[in-house]
Amino acid sequence: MDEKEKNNYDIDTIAPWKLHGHTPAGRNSGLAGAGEKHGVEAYTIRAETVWEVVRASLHRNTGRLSLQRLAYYLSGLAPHTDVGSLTVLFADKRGLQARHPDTGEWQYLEPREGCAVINIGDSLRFMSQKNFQSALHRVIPTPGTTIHDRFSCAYFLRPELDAEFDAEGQHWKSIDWHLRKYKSYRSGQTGKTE
Ligand SMILES: O=C(O)CCC(=O)C(=O)O
Ligand SMILES: [Fe+2]
Repeated sequence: MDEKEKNNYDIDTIAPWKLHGHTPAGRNSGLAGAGEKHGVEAYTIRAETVWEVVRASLHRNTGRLSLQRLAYYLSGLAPHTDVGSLTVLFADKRGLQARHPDTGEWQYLEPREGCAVINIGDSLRFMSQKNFQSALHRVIPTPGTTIHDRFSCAYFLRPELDAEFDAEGQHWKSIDWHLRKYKSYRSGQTGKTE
């Protein structure tokens, strides 16, 4: 982009509050040198917009559909693998356990402030020819405690409804796989597929 075009996106003029736009070099004070006013040249964009662009650029099989769910726990959550492609999970308290694939042992995942747990779901597992594995996990109170005040915020990415993959020797449309899996959640099965 040449300077004239960049000026069309000037952060001081295109929108209020300087939430997005181009800041030309030299507008803010910076280190000067060789007779020039070197500031920082920047383009500012709202973080939400970046997330939308990232999501839109993902392959339709990975994550064009997204859902956000805020959960409050009355008791626990039965062992399961997530059904979509990727889950980004924030939780404030202990309770989430994953089963170690080799030893079969359940282990607590310690919540860490400012960090999310990233879970691979079945859809991504199948689409990666099982190079990525979806971990079996559950939510269970630590002994001697309840989890009535545990909140979690999960952001689920999943393929488009009509994206296709193979699982269990069959060809599936993503939505059919999801519906089948929801049935297994209701009936208390893990829905874990070998
Ligand atoms: O709340 C949690 O820590 C886990 C939730 C979960 O596994 C899920 O919603 O699929
Ligand atoms: Fe889950």
